[in-house]
Amino acid sequence: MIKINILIATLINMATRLFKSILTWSPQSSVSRFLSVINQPDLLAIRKDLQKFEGGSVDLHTDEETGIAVMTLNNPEKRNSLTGKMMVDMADRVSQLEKWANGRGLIVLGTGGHFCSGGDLTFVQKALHYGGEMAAFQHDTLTRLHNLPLVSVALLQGHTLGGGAELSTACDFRVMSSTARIGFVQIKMGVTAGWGATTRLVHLLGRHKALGLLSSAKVFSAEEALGEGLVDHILPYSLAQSEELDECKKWLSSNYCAYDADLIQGVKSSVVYSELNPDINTSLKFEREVFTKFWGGPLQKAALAAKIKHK
Ligand SMILES: CCC(=O)SCCNC(=O)CCNC(=O)[C@H](O)C(C)(C)COP(=O)(O)OP(=O)(O)OC[C@H]1O[C@@H](n2cnc3c(N)ncnc32)[C@H](O)[C@@H]1OP(=O)(O)O
Repeated sequence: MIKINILIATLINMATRLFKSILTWSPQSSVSRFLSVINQPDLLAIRKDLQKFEGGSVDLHTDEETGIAVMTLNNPEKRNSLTGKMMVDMADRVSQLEKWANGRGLIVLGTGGHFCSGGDLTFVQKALHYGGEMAAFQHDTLTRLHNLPLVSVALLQGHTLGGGAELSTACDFRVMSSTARIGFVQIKMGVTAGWGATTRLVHLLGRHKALGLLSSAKVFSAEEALGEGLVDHILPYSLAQSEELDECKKWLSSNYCAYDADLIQGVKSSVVYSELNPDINTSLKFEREVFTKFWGGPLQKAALAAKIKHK
């Protein structure tokens, strides 16, 4: 009987997903109402300029079966530092992820054993007149990344410096190789954080720790970063670097992506909406909207039928 209930629930769930695109509510469309901080014509013009600073790529692989996507920074000769072209690539990959109906999670990592050493200094040298535009573009992309209805993890291997450290704060969680290092070294390079890290660090760790990280330029070991609350998990020392992505996928899947994609997207969108909306009544209204989509639905019925014990 329980098996039949689960089968019926699964079929109804599949049908619901099929019609999801024509339903009026979707987590991303509801949250994106808050994201039009920077106007689109400006972003299009900046994108054209950034595109001219070539080198590297940002690639995306989505796995429909697990619901886990992997976004890879690809500029290993320069420790995956970001060129203008890579910034545009990343914006496009985030747009792809915003439309991914079956997604649960996202892992961001770099190729060649390093996460990201910040802005590509060759690009930075040529774009010294262009800071405001570049920051606006990165703010748009990394805010959209931060607010994706997926649980996101930055897998920090090797060095994560400057803009790379900023990128890591746009993910929900940070998993670190035992030998990796992370530092907000911008101040040492004569600038302040410009890709959103100040704002996100204050939310994440509070003003005291944010100020410490950003004003010291200290480069932290994995243990130190864990102590600061900057990272959430350190991978076992015994793992080869090539095994770390699989281990990170396991960590993400078993901890935060074990349930139905719609539920995970509902949870993440509610959290983002609440963070963005200071008015408690509006935030509670959104929570109710999400909640009532699931209440009495096939997932809840299947869970009730299974007589689950939470021991
Ligand atoms: C937007 C604001 C910001 O992001 S401020 C932060 C800017 N980033 C930096 O200042 C990083 C400077 N680089 C470093 O500290 C080191 O290269 C790090 C990342 C620690 C890696 O050291 P290590 O593993 O010994 O390699 P290496 O120094 O030999 O570097 C290998 C090649 O990569 C290059 N590289 C590295 N980082 C960048 C970067 N951000 N932009 C451009 N190129 C970079 C190095 O120059 C080196 O190139 P080459 O082999 O000498 O041709």
